[in-house]
Amino acid sequence: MVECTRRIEFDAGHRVIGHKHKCKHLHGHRYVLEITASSEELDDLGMVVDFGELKSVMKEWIDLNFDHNVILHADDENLGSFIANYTGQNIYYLKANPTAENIALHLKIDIIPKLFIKSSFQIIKIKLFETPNAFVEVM
Ligand SMILES: Nc1nc2c(c(=O)[nH]1)N=C([C@H](O)[C@H](O)COP(=O)(O)OP(=O)(O)OP(=O)(O)O)CN2
Repeated sequence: MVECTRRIEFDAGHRVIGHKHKCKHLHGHRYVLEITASSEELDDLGMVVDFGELKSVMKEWIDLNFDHNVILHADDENLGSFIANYTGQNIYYLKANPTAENIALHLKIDIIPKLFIKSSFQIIKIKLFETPNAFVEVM
């Protein structure tokens, strides 16, 4: 088996409802997403998947939904509506708190399978850095 990983960066705001310290406040991160594909065999060019394809497919979705946006818990709709009314942006809501864990799980379970449905490779892992020092992995 061979693995192939592409790194994609984006900026987003969030807050963690119920957090006892500073993360309850609305704040932003330069998130770093690493998406890893694997396959038993390489294609005719000698690739698991072209790094460019991983980037373009994933980045198109990220740019439309997460980049320069705010990711909130669906329970945080009052805040989301206030921001949306003021800025006109389309707030991205999760069913759970927008922790790094929940954002990564949402991408791996709900989004990525649809984006790469016809592919010859599998997305086996994603790693999401919320800060340069803190990250989660979903296999
Ligand atoms: N398991 C998790 N813990 C925390 C999350 C999370 O998503 N999953 N999120 C936060 C906050 O959003 C916070 O912004 C990041 O945490 P922290 O490492 O405390 O951030 P710092 O700015 O202090 O990082 P430095 O590298 O020290 O500047 C909290 N916990």
